[in-house]
Amino acid sequence: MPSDDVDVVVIGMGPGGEAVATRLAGAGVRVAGVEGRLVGGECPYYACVPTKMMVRGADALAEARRVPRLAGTAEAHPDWTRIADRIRDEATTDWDDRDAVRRFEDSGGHFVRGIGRITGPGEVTVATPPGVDDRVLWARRGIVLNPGTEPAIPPIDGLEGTPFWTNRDAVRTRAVPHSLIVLGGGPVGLELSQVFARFGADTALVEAGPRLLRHGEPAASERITAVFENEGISVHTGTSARRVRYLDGQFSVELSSGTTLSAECLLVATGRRSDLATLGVGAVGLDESARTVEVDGRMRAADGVWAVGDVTGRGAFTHTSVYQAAIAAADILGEGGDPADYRAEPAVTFTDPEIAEVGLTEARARERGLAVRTGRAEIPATARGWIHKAGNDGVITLVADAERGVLVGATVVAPSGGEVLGALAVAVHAEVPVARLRGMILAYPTFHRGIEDALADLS
Ligand SMILES: Cc1cc2nc3c(=O)[nH]c(=O)nc-3n(C[C@H](O)[C@H](O)[C@H](O)COP(=O)(O)OP(=O)(O)OC[C@H]3O[C@@H](n4cnc5c(N)ncnc54)[C@H](O)[C@@H]3O)c2cc1C
Ligand SMILES: NC(=O)c1ccc[n+]([C@@H]2O[C@H](COP(=O)([O-])OP(=O)(O)OC[C@H]3O[C@@H](n4cnc5c(N)ncnc54)[C@H](O)[C@@H]3O)[C@@H](O)[C@H]2O)c1
Repeated sequence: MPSDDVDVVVIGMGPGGEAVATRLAGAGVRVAGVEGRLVGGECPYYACVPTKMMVRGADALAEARRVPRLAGTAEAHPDWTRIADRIRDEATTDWDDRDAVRRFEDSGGHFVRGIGRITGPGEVTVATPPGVDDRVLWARRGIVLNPGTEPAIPPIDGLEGTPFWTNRDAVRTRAVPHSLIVLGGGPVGLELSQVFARFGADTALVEAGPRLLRHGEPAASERITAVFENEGISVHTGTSARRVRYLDGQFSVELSSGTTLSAECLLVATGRRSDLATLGVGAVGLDESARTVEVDGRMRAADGVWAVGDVTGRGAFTHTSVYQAAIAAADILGEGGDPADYRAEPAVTFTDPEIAEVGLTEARARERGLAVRTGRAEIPATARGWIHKAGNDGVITLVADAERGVLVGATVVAPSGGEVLGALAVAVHAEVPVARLRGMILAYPTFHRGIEDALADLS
């Protein structure tokens, strides 16, 4: 079996792995990047980028449908071909990663296609595609893990063997189904339900927990549920699929509530899972049956092993993965720097309105025993929300620690809520005193000026 000596082996070239490997290669470190599928990972090929292209198209349709309330008449005829072509040609180059591989190699990296497995301290064995010899990589300085996650498929009676979709199928579809059942009311389920519904699919969304986006602020769940129902999406919360049947091109899903739903397509968006056994982490003393790889503030998981991205269980976002990548690379290069700090980790679910969150929710702040104060502003009651009129749903919720006089969290449900969040993320990150925030001049009439109303409401 051919073998190579390198300084660092990166297993998995998702956004985090690619960033670590490229940074190290640029610094003159001999680094091998191992990828089993596509360099760049889930985000550019099956997740963030293509789904946001879908959202962009769906939002354009929704805006056209708002014209009669605001500006006259408009006709919009949905055509999924525009979305499918854009994803194939602009986002993914037909799911081809040659450009990404070339970029990495141009930075000085050594690319190996295949499935990497740790087979001993500093040793990675790569199972390569048929016709190419498997190889062993020896890492003198360390191994970086960035394997990401796979869709987690719940053990529902009858589901296995049916042609259900995950996010990967939804992104590759060339046609919008007439009807769609979505299992899972997390970010994937929400974004894709609204997209397909706006393109004409008769859509039902099923969430096992008591509310959509169950870990976020209840006010956000309420607002998005109301928006979805107004748009014709049927929302079923507090119930899960008990049995699935697929017959004559039609799914039927029996819910624990007793309701049975039928549709042409079934999208399973019930979370993600990591496969640590395939990665062989037991060889370096880590628990292969764990859900995540535990890391310290410098992304160290074991002696000579770092992990970055979704596998660390610290939020599953591209921005977190590349943030962790910078810390791991600095540690490997001996550059020091600050350890990871997630107090102001932001997240945006790209529904319309967007749901943008940073820091703690009210419930989490209370669990931590903080002296919690909350402030709220209804978007339709702000100057900009009132002017905006059609599509102005939303609410800003602020969570403050009254003892320290700073914001510890915020949730913005609003048109462009992710952009409004920017100011609040700075406030939480830099611990800007509430009194100081209240003294700011915020441009009139912007959506972010709603922050002033929510600050005034902090009680
Ligand atoms: C539908 C959807 C939409 C999303 N939208 C957003 C969004 O808008 N914004 C956002 O911030 N996040 C979003 N996310 C989350 C985002 O995709 C991930 O957080 C992001 O991809 C970072 O993941 P990662 O760096 O851990 O690696 P991943 O992107 O998961 O990539 C890991 C790579 O490792 C490879 N790999 C795994 N095991 C091995 C092995 N043993 N050997 C070799 N290679 C291996 C895999 O093939 C994969 O390419 C979305 C997720 C989904 C599912
Ligand atoms: N815009 C973004 O940043 C973005 C977009 C999509 C995904 N992501 C990230 O990707 C990850 C995966 O997202 P996701 O939405 O797949 O997972 P998730 O874990 O966030 O949500 C899955 C939901 O499915 C529900 N569920 C589980 N089993 C069920 C069942 N049998 N029937 C009905 N509901 C069931 C859970 O209660 C949960 O609410 C998340 O961490 C998310 O933050 C981010």
